[in-house]
Amino acid sequence: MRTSIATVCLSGGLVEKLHACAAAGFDGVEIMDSDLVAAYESPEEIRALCARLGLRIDLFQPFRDFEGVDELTLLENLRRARAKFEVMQRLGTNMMLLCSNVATATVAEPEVAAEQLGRLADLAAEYGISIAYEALAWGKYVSDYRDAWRIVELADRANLGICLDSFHVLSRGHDPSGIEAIEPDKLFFLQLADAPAFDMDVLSWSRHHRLFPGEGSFDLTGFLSHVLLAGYRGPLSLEVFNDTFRQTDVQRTAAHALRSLRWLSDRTAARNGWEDLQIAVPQPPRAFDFVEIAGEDLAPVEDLLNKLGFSFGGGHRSKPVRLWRAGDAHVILNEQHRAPGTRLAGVGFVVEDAAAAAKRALAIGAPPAFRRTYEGEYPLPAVSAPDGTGVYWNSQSAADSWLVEFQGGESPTAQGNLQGVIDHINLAYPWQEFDEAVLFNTSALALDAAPSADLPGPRGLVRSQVMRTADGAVRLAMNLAPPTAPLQPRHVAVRVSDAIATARQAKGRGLSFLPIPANYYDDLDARFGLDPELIADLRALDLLYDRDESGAFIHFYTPMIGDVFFEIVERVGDYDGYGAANAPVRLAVQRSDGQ
Ligand SMILES: O=C(O)c1ccc(O)c(O)c1
Ligand SMILES: [Mg+2]
Repeated sequence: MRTSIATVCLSGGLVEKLHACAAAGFDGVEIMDSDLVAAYESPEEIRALCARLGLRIDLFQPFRDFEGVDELTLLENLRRARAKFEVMQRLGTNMMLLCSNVATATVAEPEVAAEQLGRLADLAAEYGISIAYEALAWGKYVSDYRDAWRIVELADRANLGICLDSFHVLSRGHDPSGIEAIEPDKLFFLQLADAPAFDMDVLSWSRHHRLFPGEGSFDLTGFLSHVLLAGYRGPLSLEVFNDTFRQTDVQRTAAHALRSLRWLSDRTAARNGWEDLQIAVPQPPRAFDFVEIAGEDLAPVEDLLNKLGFSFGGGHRSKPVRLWRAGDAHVILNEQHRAPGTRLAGVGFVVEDAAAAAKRALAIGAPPAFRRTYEGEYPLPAVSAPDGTGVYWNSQSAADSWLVEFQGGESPTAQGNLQGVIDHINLAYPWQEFDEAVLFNTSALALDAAPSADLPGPRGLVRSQVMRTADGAVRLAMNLAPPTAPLQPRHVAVRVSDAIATARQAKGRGLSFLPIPANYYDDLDARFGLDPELIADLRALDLLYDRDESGAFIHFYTPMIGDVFFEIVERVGDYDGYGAANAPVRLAVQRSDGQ
């Protein structure tokens, strides 16, 4: 399927945008008049640039508010149209987008709109131009694609057809199955956008909050299925008005945008069993394989893990890499990275088919990860997430694969050694990278988005979005940090069977946890009326607690080392959350701790 993108999605000037679209690998572009008007280059120069870059100008949007008007206004609109058709000839494009009138229409009758659009189409025909008519969700008289189709049918001109835009159909809750009733040769153009499930006026929602497919909550694979089943074979074009993407790096956003289309066409093909359009079967992770922490000097991390009760799993036989483990929770400490600071550098997942997972991620446009591998090392296919984190896949368990490369470790099951698994990893993102990361986690990691929440922190609201497997074995808790937050910390949560005992032992070994205010425990007691012994333990050990109808959650946080810290969690019963009610306390305490 051919891919296209509206220049309004991107930041910068028109020439910059075109270069970025070509570099990302798009086949074509939609150009908005305002982008051309603000450019010094002539239409001929833009045409030549697009030709040189291998980009087709699939669509041009020169003006709006045409139909449903009085005769005098119509004559003026036709004059405007003629001038723009001349520009389109110079640009070398023959498809014009016309949105339904949102402002100047005074006549509601579809027959009048049809007659006027017919006159526009006849004028366009003199220039060899076709018109794609699009119902905007807030159009004055035409706001439903089915009404737009009725008008196009009434006008009955060969060069007048429909532009469908997923936002306008799905934001209004209109049934997309009616698309299949439109004649295929009248489906002139397709614009795609996702959006979060907001309850707000459609105009603001559309102009500021659209997202790339896979990042919001619209059923876009369902929508695209109807369009393709209707017989549409034109380009899939992204039209995403979003305040963030208009400010972010144009090259990076264009690459991000193309990934969303690749994901969408793959998932739509899978939904319909169109095998030749599918990339590879998604590989939802079965478990975390390991986390990798990188830094120049990781002795403080080793000290912390030791005090938590982790056991030393050995040194790598050929590189400055050491393993610490709490049962199946594997933490790899890598000192071969030169960059200063201590950070979470990689995450490994156990999947059914590691090669298929990597193939999908690469096809979707994730860059391959470059890492030093040595002879005899177990090969783990890998890519880089957009933020540079290494992602590794393993079809085997650690014990059956890379674990043997570590030598000189102690027995992980020896008396006193902590047993656990990685419960979740918490990742903070700067505001401009959040949606891109959601798309990566959906498309490359085959994780599903749980509903997002806003958590109050001392520097502002923290948007929190958990992405997980259905069974909860792998969970990534993503936070969009407020712009003024100094750090983008990440933490690894290890689940144990007895967090109170773990805390007591760790304190006994001299580990200090985040000190929790006494007020917190007074409030906890007021809310839950806890057993006096339990509240005394929680208080004495600086533990956090939550409870809901399915169970309870006991957890605590270690101090931060570089950009990394650990959390120990215990899930009681079927508790499935993350102690969200405690996050404001944690964020406030970390701040007053200078972290
Ligand atoms: O918000 C708008 O004006 C606008 C313009 C063109 C479109 O294709 C669209 O979907 C919205
Ligand atoms: Mg549109």
